[in-house]
Amino acid sequence: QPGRLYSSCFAIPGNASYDYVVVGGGTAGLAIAKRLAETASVAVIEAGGVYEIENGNQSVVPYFALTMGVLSTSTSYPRQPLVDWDLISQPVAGAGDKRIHYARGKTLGGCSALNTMGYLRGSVGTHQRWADLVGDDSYTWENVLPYFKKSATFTPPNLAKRFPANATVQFDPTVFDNSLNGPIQVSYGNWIDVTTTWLAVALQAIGMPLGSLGFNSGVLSGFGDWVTDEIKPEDATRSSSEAGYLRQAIADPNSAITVYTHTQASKILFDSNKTANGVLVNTAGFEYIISATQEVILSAGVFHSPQLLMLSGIGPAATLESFDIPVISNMSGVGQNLWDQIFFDVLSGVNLPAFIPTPENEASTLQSYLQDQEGPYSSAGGYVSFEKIPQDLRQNFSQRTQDLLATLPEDWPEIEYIVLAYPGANSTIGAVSATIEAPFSRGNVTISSSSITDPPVINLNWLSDPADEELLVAAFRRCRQAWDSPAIQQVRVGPEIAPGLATQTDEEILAWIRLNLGIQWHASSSNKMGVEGDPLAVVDSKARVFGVQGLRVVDVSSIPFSVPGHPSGTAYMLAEKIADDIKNGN
Ligand SMILES: Cc1cc2nc3c(=O)[nH]c(=O)nc-3n(C[C@H](O)[C@H](O)[C@H](O)COP(=O)(O)OP(=O)(O)OC[C@H]3O[C@@H](n4cnc5c(N)ncnc54)[C@H](O)[C@@H]3O)c2cc1C
Repeated sequence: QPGRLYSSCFAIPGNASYDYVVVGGGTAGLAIAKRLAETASVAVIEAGGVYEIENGNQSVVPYFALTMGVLSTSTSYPRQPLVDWDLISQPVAGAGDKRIHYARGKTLGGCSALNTMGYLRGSVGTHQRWADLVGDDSYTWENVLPYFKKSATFTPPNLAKRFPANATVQFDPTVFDNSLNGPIQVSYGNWIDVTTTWLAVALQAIGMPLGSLGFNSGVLSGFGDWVTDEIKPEDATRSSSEAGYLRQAIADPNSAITVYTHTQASKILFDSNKTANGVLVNTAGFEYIISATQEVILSAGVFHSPQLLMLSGIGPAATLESFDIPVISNMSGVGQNLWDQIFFDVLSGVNLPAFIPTPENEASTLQSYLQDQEGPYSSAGGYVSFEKIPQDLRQNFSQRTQDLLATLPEDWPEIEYIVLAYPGANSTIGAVSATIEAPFSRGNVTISSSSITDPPVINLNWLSDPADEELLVAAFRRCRQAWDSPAIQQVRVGPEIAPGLATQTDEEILAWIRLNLGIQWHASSSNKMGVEGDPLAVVDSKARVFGVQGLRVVDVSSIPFSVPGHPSGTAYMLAEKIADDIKNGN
């Protein structure tokens, strides 16, 4: 069957009408658009362009996912306005009043074009919690697994290319089904940093053995493994929603997808019955309307989806009225319930080589990447483990913290440990980092005006709940235990680099953590999915916005909590699932 010209799927600006209008051509947006366009006409409104053109090799080559300058959280980060939204948070009181540059993809593919490519799924218990919270059994592990399978194609590791000892990979191929031709390629990097193999052994030595299933089978806690990555194995380049879903749609002559690039939605439009029937958009100063005869699907991400709801009259009435925005639906939960998984690194020197691109090695590194799809450029890192904090450390937790942790499902890990290496001035620097997987602090997203040209106001509120302080201090002590493990003393050199051994008491550790907090860029849940009557709930279990018709929110903002692990796999699952709901008339 003949294909189509790539260009025939891109729109010329101007008023037009489609069955469905998807706002945001990001991770979830392109996935749901591709599926809906199999049977209906679909417009995708995306504020950015094509990252392969507008971000050079940075978003394409896996290695750069770890080194891209624009991913700095400092307010003096190197800007890349063609692919990043330039969002700066409000000062974070729990982190020394720092403002955080929170990278968000402004490009086809959205954050799937900037992220670190790790592909992991939540646990059986977290999906049961999701089903319970939204009163819908279609979210149990067993019922979402077909949608995870539909979104991804799995390629086992290429052991001939990964080499080092201690890099054994365990995985469970039965949780993928390649006959479905899932658009996201899930595979492994073809290079392993030798320091991470040693740090993996250290994590195993302190009680997180190598698991046998990987992180895609509904189990996460109590073990470690090499992570699966969103990498295309044939050329070792990034598999984003653009490279996967959009390109599949474009190659399908029957797909009725039309993409508006460099086009920003400024408002969702409603008829007199509060039914969404279009979107006001702007391309380079030219304003027009894209109408929807069926539904509008908001997929603008964790910060911009709540912003667009509020600018369109859906949100806390007091906020809307303060900016003279007519209230269509007074919903106190819009922009609330922001979860964020914060982390820190404990650093020490190691007597092992680290890769750093230099004029001397550039030619050979590039050659092995381009010719054989291997070497440092083919990899975006590697090894992680998850656990509940062990008894000897958790017995010091306050009763309140213990009670809060007891509300989590048995298999919901509390901490994720990630190991990495950096070239240092005197030796390679190894990092053992810890991320809270069940943060209890909640942030929020709001607006500062009635205009889309003003960015959303982001209050991260990290460490506003004391339980997070206790968890981070305990996780810090676990990172030190890993570094002190006899298993790695032969490669460790010099005293701890950061924070250094002067930092010992809980108070000293916490003070240091506050000033050195980082992000996994996993912010989530600012438009919580839930049941009607929950003051925080914004959408129901079919992602339909309460109080209006014809409008859904399908992105990480509508997931009811931060799924333990990493969210992009779940974003694809949700998009597949809601597309199916829509096609089935729900
Ligand atoms: C640096 C980084 C590293 C990460 N690492 C990982 C990882 O290793 N593994 C993992 O699973 N997750 C990771 N994440 C998180 C994960 O990528 C995101 O949670 C997920 O991709 C978000 O998907 P989304 O569909 O909710 O939003 P997005 O992918 O952000 O999509 C939203 C889209 O909407 C567009 N948009 C917004 N407003 C408008 C508007 N008004 N008009 C038109 N378009 C608009 C945006 O430009 C964007 O394309 C990382 C994220 C980042 C930034």
